[in-house]
Amino acid sequence: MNSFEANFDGLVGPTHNYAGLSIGNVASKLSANDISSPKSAALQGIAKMKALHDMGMTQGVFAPQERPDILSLRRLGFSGTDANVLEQAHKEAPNVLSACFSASSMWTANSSTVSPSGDTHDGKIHFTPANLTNKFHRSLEPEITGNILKAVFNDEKHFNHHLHLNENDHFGDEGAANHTRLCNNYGEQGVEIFTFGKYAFNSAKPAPKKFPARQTLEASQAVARLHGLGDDNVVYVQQNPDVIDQGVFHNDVISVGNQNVLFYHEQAFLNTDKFLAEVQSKFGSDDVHFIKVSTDEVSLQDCVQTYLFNTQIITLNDGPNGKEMAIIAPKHCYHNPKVKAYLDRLVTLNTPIKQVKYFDVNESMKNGGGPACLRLRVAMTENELAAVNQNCIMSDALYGNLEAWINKHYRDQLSFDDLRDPNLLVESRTALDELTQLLNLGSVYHFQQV
Ligand SMILES: N=C(N)NCCC[C@H](NC(=O)CCC(=O)O)C(=O)O
Repeated sequence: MNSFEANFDGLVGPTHNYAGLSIGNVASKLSANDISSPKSAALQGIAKMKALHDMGMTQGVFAPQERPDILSLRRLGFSGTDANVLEQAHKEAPNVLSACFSASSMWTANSSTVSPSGDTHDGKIHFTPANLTNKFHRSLEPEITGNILKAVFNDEKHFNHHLHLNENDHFGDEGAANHTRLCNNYGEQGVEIFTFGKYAFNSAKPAPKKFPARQTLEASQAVARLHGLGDDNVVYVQQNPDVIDQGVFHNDVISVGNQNVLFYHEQAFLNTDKFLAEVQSKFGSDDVHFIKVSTDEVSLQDCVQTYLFNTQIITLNDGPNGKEMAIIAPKHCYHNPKVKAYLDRLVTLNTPIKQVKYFDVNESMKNGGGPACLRLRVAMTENELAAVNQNCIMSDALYGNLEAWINKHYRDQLSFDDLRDPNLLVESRTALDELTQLLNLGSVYHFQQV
């Protein structure tokens, strides 16, 4: 049966803003308090989705979270009408207010970890929402993420949904941003690579000193257990703590894999040789390409600024003449001479990567999210795809509907002071209510359940 990879991109929500909430994420801090454009951000996002659809890829749409998160603000002691809650929080706890408005769920690579049916004990696709405990604004996401996942992958015959891990730093889990999978064909058993930043229960082990390690080994192990993965198709590797301290807050900022290709920076991992040997042995064939970028070719700083590794590697063809892949890169890579020169050379080398396509996702990049952060990968078979909520699959018609929906509901600009405006809350709820009808999601948000 045919199998392929679908990408579910996070639709940018109507309250996208720059609040400087993510310590350890250089771009988020640099953009703090800049004026954002929710409309441009959402249009840039759907333009990328449409382009991948036009390239013949299966492209999905993942709805945003309900923001502002009024329930969290009330839980933290703000009271009265919704307008009172916003006004009080604006005056007394501006950081908490921004956090409860964050559109961070656009980065669906962090929404969950997905194991395809070829790897799991029961032959179903498994989903575990990420608890995102390391950042308050992101820790608000897992419950609604779970609701949306169940509304999109709504068939128990094919899909197995787990509760997010316990909400504690020991089990800090950032989802697919620290998880990649190598395989020959998407439908066959592959090797799942879990990258972690620290050991939760052993402080004698290496760990970053300046910035937080968001993903623990213990969290990764728990996800692998829940998904019923066998030891022979899992590899755990620690990310080099020094690169976390230089702004590489997720592994997908320093490495990316697809099928038989692992593209990584030489400083990405600890004990790289041992790691690659284990991947090679579990992959079970010599037809695997480890594409290493050295510091001389591209510095770590250039990687962090351009997101060279926060690119998507997609398979365009997989026929008798071998695999042909393309890199989906942010335009920042095009504008950096060293990175552009590297990519120009890469497509001439003896690897499956033959094309690079550049996209403008600047509104997302300014918060530290590149093309790969914006998408959740779900490898699946034709039968599994048929069981997915079809309203969430990109088509020319859905693109047109989403474009009209964004133009109708989204603001051109947003700054911190706009967050206290109760009209923004009403606009956001009106938009999301309409979206749930467009995507046939049912009542996934709290405001729809009262
Ligand atoms: N690499 C991956 N997969 N995802 C990128 C996530 C970016 C996100 N930025 C933010 O949440 C910034 C929000 C703000 O500052 O307003 C984060 O740090 O969690």
